[in-house]
Amino acid sequence: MKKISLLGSTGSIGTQTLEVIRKHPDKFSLEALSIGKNIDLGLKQIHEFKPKLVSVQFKDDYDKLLKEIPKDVQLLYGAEGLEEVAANNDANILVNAVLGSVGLKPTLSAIKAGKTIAIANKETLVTAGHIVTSEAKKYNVQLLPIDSEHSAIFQCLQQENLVEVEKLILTASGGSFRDRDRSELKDVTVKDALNHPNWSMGAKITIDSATMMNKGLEVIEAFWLFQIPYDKIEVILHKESIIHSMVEFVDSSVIAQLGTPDMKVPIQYALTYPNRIKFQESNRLKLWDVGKLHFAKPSFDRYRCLRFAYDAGKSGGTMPVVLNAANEEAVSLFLDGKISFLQIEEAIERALLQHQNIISPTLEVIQEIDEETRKFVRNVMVK
Ligand SMILES: NC(=O)C1=CN([C@@H]2O[C@H](COP(=O)(O)OP(=O)(O)OC[C@H]3O[C@@H](n4cnc5c(N)ncnc54)[C@H](OP(=O)(O)O)[C@@H]3O)[C@@H](O)[C@H]2O)C=CC1
Ligand SMILES: CC(=O)[C@@H](O)[C@H](O)COP(=O)(O)O
Ligand SMILES: [Mn+2]
Repeated sequence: MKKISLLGSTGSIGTQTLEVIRKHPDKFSLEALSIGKNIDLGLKQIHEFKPKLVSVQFKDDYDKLLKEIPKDVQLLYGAEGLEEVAANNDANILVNAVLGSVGLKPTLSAIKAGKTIAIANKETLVTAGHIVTSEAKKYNVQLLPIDSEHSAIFQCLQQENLVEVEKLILTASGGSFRDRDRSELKDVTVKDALNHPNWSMGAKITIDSATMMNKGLEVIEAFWLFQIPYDKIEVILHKESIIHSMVEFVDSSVIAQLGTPDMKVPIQYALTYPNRIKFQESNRLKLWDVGKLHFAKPSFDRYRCLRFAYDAGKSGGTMPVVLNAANEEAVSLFLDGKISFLQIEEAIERALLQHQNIISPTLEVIQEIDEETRKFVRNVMVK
């Protein structure tokens, strides 16, 4: 029996993780979960899965929920609550499906507590990949990718030797505006941007797909997870999202992982690794129905965020912290209708240009720069 704690149970990855757990009550139990603001859904989850420990984002919701949950459920809130759910309970695996760099400290606490980390929360690795990977090594803890591309690469690399890898090839759908050129992006709406062609995901990552920042963050995520230089990490446009990613080896062979776009597959793989169990859904890949697969080289001029991410990743230090924090803040402003779509990349570029890089930042420095960058973006972008 795998005992799971889940950060971000009310989100897209969180609810799909619960679907996987629900289908296999003999294999998984849910020890602890964290909710953000969606208390109504969180309450239903508490009644269904009966976790021993729950955390909510805000004190007000804590006060409300305290009256409605069974007495034997321990309830916490805020940053401390997230860390307790991540680390301080009987779970042996943490699924980190919370959104944004708020996931960093709980991940580090879970590593110190010796939990296996199934990680969807890419912002954590982008922001502090050097700390997360070195702590995981120190505490002999495994980091299992949930992000579909990284799960694909991880699967392609089973039984393989990293020194024989020529390059990692991350596939990118191109996002909601892939058929438009830059001149057609000026007045796009939030509703248009949230219309991803292949995946149903949370709002922030859907916007990241449209700017291609998602792929940029994934390049940095791949750098840390697979410890491979940036010039060996390539991005290819593949509009069907059927090939989830590929690995080219030194002998020129390419191994790919394919499937219908369904995040429950990589979630289940991370939860059952190193084994596989039957996937209880009917939507299996039928390549004759798909017919054709398409590929193209992405342009760094069309997708400027992809260039920013490669540059920030290669510079290292606090540049990826700034990249991520500026992006989180700018996407949030866009979703709130305060800036336009193209101003997302403007905000990120301005934040990166004004920053003096700090090499090998500590956790404290990372948190300081993260906060400073968010303030900078709010100040310069919202008059
Ligand atoms: N969705 C997908 O298919 C994929 C997602 N990912 C990554 O997984 C992570 C989660 O994405 P996704 O599920 O789409 O996001 P969602 O926005 O759907 O869910 C985010 C979850 O985090 C909670 N949350 C948000 N902010 C806070 C906070 N400050 N404190 C505590 N809890 C918080 C939300 O709570 P509430 O809703 O209750 O407010 C929710 O449970 C991201 O890092 C994303 O990049 C990676 C690959 C695919
Ligand atoms: C499902 C998943 O892993 C997302 O990160 C997905 O890859 C987004 O699609 P694109 O970034 O390729 O548009
Ligand atoms: Mn992905």
